[in-house]
Amino acid sequence: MKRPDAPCPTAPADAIEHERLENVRPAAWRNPQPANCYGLVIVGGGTAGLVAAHAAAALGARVALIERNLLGGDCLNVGCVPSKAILRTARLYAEMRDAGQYGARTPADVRVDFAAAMARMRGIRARISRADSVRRLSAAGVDVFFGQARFTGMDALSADGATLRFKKAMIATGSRPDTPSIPGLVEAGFLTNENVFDLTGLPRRLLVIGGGPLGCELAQAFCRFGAQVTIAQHWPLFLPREERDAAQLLADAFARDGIEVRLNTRAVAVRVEGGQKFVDLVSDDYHSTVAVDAILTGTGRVPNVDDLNLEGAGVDYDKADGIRVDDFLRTSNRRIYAAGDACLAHKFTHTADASARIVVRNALFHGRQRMSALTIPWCTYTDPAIAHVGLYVSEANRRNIPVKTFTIPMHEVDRAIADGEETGFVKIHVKERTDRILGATIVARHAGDMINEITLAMVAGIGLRTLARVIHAYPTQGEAIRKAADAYKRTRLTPTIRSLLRRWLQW
Ligand SMILES: Cc1cc2nc3c(=O)[nH]c(=O)nc-3n(C[C@H](O)[C@H](O)[C@H](O)COP(=O)(O)OP(=O)(O)OC[C@H]3O[C@@H](n4cnc5c(N)ncnc54)[C@H](O)[C@@H]3O)c2cc1C
Ligand SMILES: NC(=O)c1ccc[n+]([C@@H]2O[C@H](COP(=O)([O-])OP(=O)(O)OC[C@H]3O[C@@H](n4cnc5c(N)ncnc54)[C@H](O)[C@@H]3O)[C@@H](O)[C@H]2O)c1
Repeated sequence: MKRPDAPCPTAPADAIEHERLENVRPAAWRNPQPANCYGLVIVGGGTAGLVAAHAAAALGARVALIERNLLGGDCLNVGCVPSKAILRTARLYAEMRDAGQYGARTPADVRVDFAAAMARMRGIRARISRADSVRRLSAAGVDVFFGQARFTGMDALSADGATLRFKKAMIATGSRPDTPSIPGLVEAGFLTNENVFDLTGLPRRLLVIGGGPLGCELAQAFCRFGAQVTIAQHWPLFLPREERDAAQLLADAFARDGIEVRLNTRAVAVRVEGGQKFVDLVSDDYHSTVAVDAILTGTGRVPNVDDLNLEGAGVDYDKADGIRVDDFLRTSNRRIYAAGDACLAHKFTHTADASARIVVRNALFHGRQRMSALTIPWCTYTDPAIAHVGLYVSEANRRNIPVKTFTIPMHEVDRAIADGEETGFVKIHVKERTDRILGATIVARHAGDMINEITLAMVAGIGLRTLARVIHAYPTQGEAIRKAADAYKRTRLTPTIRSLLRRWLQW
């Protein structure tokens, strides 16, 4: 898909949108005169590009950043920020409808104001855009160029007619939505993360194709806004990477919300008749057709490696996997590094951020920081949310690592009971006969916050024995982690120790 050099259209063009665009692509911006040679030129002004630019400039490097569209990239403009903002409003509607469960009365007339929810989202996005603004970058001493970047050799790039020479460069061009090859889909028109946040009216019936994090989060949000949502996922469970019981809890939650769940299902054809979109679905031998007003695809990402003349710069890449990098994030051209979605399998904002920091150290200071040394958590912000860090049991089994798992259901955690948020569990895997944490999965309303404690423990080499000694404020849902650690401690009570203790206490 050819990308425009001009910023994507956004709707509606109101004062709030104007504020965001003035931050991330000011209308009156003029590209500066390039320096003779930059210490670091960064291609792409998403999370990875911005983090690297600020870090390198703060350390005193001469830095240029080239962005063809909007600073802030996917996360700010069409990803994390707008999705999390609308998820919050959607949750509020779900809670209003379930008010009876909280000892409150459901308001007589819960009418969803979708336009207001989207306006709130745009306000939040505009506010957060200040942190990603061209003003901040310039104030930090970064030369910002808007335009499509293209390598013109092993140590030079062009953008908007200017040539930028570099000692080191970083490719942080991100990724774009994959378009599934379903006959009739393109002709019928469909939504992706690039235009769904421009909606001002709620589609009455929505088909979501793809049950990864994007499809799951947005299917639940649109359902809670009152759309009749069907979600088709071609694996037997949502979030196929996650533990089966976690994914099953999510499927159950979707069914409770009223989402029509179609697992093991592929969309095979789309046609438009009488203004409606008819989508043929196939699940094993079962064929069916759904009639909808809109289709949203969330079927994965394609790295942005086109139109960069990577061949001319001697940078190896793969159209599906992106820029090829080694563990130090170096490409096949020793002057050029890559970070973020353009080169990583884990496509998250926090990995874009962490990889950009590694590039700054390795490229500018001959550092030897390895990407493989990072411990990377992630979270899908459905309700309940599903977070994970480290090894899955299946991975540990494949690697012949013996595992012992400690599981605490959220319905045994006082705060979760008080909050009416009992769905889920904390599951911590340790290496058998040790307290060394190998990984964890948390399914809970606040799983994304809770997983950080496990990640900290893993990075710092803190085992379950120590976590059992950490006082957790009562009542918090995070206590589930201490309970799992207590369960570990109880396994240390061997029959001999037990009988010694009994004798001591009877004395
Ligand atoms: C709907 C959605 C929700 C998400 N939610 C989360 C979440 O909750 N948590 C999370 O961690 N992650 C989330 N993500 C993933 C996250 O948005 C990405 O992993 C992150 O934005 C990647 O950052 P990046 O800097 O690598 O790339 P991007 O943000 O894609 O930035 C790349 C930039 O490079 C520019 N560019 C590309 N080619 C060129 C070129 N030739 N010349 C100049 N500029 C160029 C692009 O215009 C873009 O601005 C979500 C993604 C989506 C789609
Ligand atoms: N909370 C978060 O961190 C968050 C939220 C949203 C998106 N993201 C990121 O954005 C990226 C995109 O997410 P995504 O969910 O689009 O990608 P994904 O690859 O994670 O999931 C896509 C899913 O769609 C399914 N699928 C593919 N083609 C299909 C078809 N024709 N019919 C039915 N199902 C099909 C796949 O089986 C897969 O489960 C990911 O890299 C993700 O990390 C992250």
